[in-house]
Amino acid sequence: MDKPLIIGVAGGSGSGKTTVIQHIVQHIGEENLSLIAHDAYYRDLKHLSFEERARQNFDHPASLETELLIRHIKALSSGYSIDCPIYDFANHIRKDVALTITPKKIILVDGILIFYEKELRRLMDIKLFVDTDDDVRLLRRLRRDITERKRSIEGVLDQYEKFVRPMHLEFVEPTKRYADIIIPHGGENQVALEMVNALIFDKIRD
Ligand SMILES: Nc1ncnc2c1ncn2[C@@H]1O[C@H](COP(=O)(O)OP(=O)(O)O)[C@@H](O)[C@H]1O
Ligand SMILES: O=c1ccn([C@@H]2O[C@H](COP(=O)(O)O)[C@@H](O)[C@H]2O)c(=O)[nH]1
Repeated sequence: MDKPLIIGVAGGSGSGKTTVIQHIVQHIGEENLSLIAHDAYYRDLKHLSFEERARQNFDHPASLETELLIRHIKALSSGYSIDCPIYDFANHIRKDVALTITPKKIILVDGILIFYEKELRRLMDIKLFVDTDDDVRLLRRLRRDITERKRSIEGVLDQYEKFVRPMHLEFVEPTKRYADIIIPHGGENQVALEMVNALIFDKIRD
């Protein structure tokens, strides 16, 4: 098999990365894609109590095991399957089981901090940054974290003020300059999504 095309989708929390990826999956086909989320590589905090885990800064680059993600992308690129960790956002721990991901024509990686480390960035052939206003991202995150990640309104707002916003300004937003394409308004930007899908389709056509 030829070396896969590696695409990175970055952007702040709640910007619409997952939504953009769903569009790419629909258009390009799941059978052509190895999907990996940097989120799955949060360091395992089982040694801490739940209360201590909930107080951690999950928006700092050090909270993620990026070195393992890099090894996994290199393995997939070389034609090997990987055992991707599965992360439990409600309890802030890594599950005991893993998800086997097989090599495909395209590796699609997403996460708030995937452009932060040079070694990871340099593996990517196409870098997309989903750019959505901060107030919209906060509203989306509030809804999502309460329904899907079992958080309280106060918990989401405290975490946003203490960690999410300052880390976004320090570590996430500055990586926008590494993007090849910046997608304003995320998942609702049909024009940008059609352009991205056409570009990917063109690159994998043989
Ligand atoms: N264009 C949109 N309009 C309304 N809600 C959206 C839109 N894009 C995303 N969302 C919602 O916002 C939340 C965060 O979007 P998501 O794609 O998961 O962002 P990210 O992966 O960047 O954190 C999800 O609940 C999603 O359904
Ligand atoms: O245990 C955890 C781990 C991460 N988070 C938050 O998740 C977001 C990143 O996920 P998105 O899907 O891009 O929103 C990050 O901002 C962390 O704060 C968490 O709350 N708990």
